[in-house]
Amino acid sequence: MTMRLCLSGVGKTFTMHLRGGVELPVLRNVEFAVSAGECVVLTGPSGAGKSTILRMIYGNYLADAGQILVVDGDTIVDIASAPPRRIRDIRRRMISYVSQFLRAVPRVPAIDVVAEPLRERGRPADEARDRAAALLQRLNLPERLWSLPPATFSGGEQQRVNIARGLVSDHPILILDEPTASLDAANRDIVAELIEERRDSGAALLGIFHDATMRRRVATRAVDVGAFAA
Ligand SMILES: Nc1ncnc2c1ncn2[C@@H]1O[C@H](COP(=O)(O)OP(=O)(O)OP(=O)(O)O)[C@@H](O)[C@H]1O
Repeated sequence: MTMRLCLSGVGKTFTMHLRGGVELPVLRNVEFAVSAGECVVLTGPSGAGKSTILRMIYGNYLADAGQILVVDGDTIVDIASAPPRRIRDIRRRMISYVSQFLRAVPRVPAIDVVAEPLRERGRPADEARDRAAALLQRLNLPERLWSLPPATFSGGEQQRVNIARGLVSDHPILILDEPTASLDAANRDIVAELIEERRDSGAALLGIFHDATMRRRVATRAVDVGAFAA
């Protein structure tokens, strides 16, 4: 199995600058790896630091100890110490991140929100839109919504746009932060199917799924974040 992602000795303490610099230790010595074809799920109690781990991998939060290695062919990049330009490059080429909520740019139609990651990777506009349309179709987003900006969509509709955006490109690493929280059972089932397809075609997946059925279906292994409590 090809290793894609490897965390070792990772720690995170939040400093509350607006509370007189109070320190909130959350994680210490986080150790695990994710290989191609795996779907590793993070488990553990609320507040354990599951989302924090995903955000550190994507470079939204800075790890204050350890290494977060992303294996990019023959090159290995440490996200915990890479300069912002390198992190942006790794994101564009290597990592797709589906957050809990869609952060849509105002006035951009849903189909273009979904197609954007492909455009960023240099794919032609037509191809990007075709792939976006195919995914939105599969996720049952009514076609009349495709040309509208998602800002006024329902929670579940926005979440499906968000998932489509995360799955449209074939990035080797896919990070999922509760992607199905506001979906009904039928749509959850479709998302599970899409995730399984990505996993089985060799992507390395790491996610948080509060829904136990979903977890059982997609996970190849679980990592208990409670074991890394600071
Ligand atoms: N930006 C931040 N500033 C300060 N504290 C933060 C910040 N982000 C997270 N925390 C704290 O870190 C801890 C871990 O939060 P995190 O969201 O990673 O937990 P989680 O395991 O994903 O929880 P849940 O299952 O409830 O979503 C919490 O106590 C949270 O308050």
